[in-house]
Amino acid sequence: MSQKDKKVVQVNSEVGRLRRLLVHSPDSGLGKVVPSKAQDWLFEDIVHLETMRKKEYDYYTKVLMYFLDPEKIRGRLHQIDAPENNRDFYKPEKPDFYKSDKVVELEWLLADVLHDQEIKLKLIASVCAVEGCSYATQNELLELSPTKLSKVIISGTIEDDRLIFPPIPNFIFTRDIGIVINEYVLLNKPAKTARLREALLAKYIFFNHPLFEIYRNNILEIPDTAHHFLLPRDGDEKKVTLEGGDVMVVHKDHLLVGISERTTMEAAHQVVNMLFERNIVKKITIIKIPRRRDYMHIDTIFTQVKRNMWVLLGAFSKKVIKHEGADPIERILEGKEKKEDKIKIIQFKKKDPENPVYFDNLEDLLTDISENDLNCKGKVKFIYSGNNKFPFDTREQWTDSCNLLALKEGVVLGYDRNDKTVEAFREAGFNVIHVKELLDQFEKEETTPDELEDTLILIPSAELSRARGGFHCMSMPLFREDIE
Ligand SMILES: NC(=[NH2+])NCCC[C@H](N)C(=O)O
Repeated sequence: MSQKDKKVVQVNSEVGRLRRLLVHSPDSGLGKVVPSKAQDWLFEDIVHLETMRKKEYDYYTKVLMYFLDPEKIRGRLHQIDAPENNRDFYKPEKPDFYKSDKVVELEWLLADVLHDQEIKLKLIASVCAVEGCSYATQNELLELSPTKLSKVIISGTIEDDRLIFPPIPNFIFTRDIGIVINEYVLLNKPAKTARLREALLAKYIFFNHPLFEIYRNNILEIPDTAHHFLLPRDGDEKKVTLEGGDVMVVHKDHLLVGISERTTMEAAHQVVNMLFERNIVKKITIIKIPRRRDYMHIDTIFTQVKRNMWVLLGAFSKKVIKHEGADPIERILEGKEKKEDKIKIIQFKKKDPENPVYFDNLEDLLTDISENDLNCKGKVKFIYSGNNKFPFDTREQWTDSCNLLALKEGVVLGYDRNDKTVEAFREAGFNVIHVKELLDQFEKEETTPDELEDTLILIPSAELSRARGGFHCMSMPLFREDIE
């Protein structure tokens, strides 16, 4: 790694040019999800792995590589994707794997960490404890090479397709394992059992991989306090769980934390205390959204596109909240707005925590961020899921129309299936391009990532969207350039 790349971790916005991120491409465990377990494992359906990889996720990898580590891919696409190469470029265990320290694959990092015998022993013991493995299985794992072991621990499958513990199919959603806040990494505490092993692996990687060596003192964990494990099982509200989809750094001094199906009030409280105490940010806004599967994290209802532009679900907009009530379906069924369907927004400042500020809808908060944190002068623009038309608004939110990943200001990745949302982007003057066509243009040197402006890049999504997350969820940014 060159001198200029020394700084590995720094994120102080949602839209600064992305230079480094953590990802995990769909492993064989996703192909082992059975219908009876799909819901427990947080998938809406079973997926076709080959299609998901070849026709969908591989495009994501290629576009990320073109933006973040182009030397490894430019002019080589034809060769990389030639059938005789068996997709080896995308497989962490193969010598031809893309091995990028910009588009960083978790399975690859885990294998690195497992070269240390002590860590290997500790991690095998922990995984076996979490998954309740037999002593014989534990011994079998000890025999594996680091690369094999990394693969087995992630997929849950040992050779001959033998399942030894459940897969962790949601590991592709790297957003939810931790979040970079300025030069700190906040590790998560998953709400769902199906995601516990992910958090364990993330902990071992951040505390042991040489890439993060100079940041060890900057890793933040939610403290272990006695009272949460003393609570009765159904004391859900007080449980301490936090997932990265609920945390957004919108400015170096300002953090958003969602309280949702996955992140509890108690965890948000601890984050506020910890970050204020250590002077990591000056302002934290808590956004409480309904506890529902379809809104599992705040990044499922809004994400940022540019300094002065956001995409969001209209159910939480000014107009709806003032005049109509939240969800149209519930309005029809019950004839009235349900109290818990409301969004609540409260903002704390470190210097004056006793006097929080309240916002009664999302647009007011997002406008405030654009104008006051990010100094935007012009009008703040909103793109609504499904172009704000029922039933497309809720349909497209369900397939992640609001969950976009900004590669740089104004250049975002989204699913190809959200037609009305795409239409809204076009109406707002955006260029909309399919990833295949864009990669062709890159290869022919007709355009470059630097030249792109105001563009929505569409990636195929028939299989990926069944996993219930978009590209914001499928990314854990490690480094973004400053936008100011
Ligand atoms: N940041 C996000 N919105 N992540 C989406 C995670 C989706 C995953 N299937 C789950 O239910 O946990």
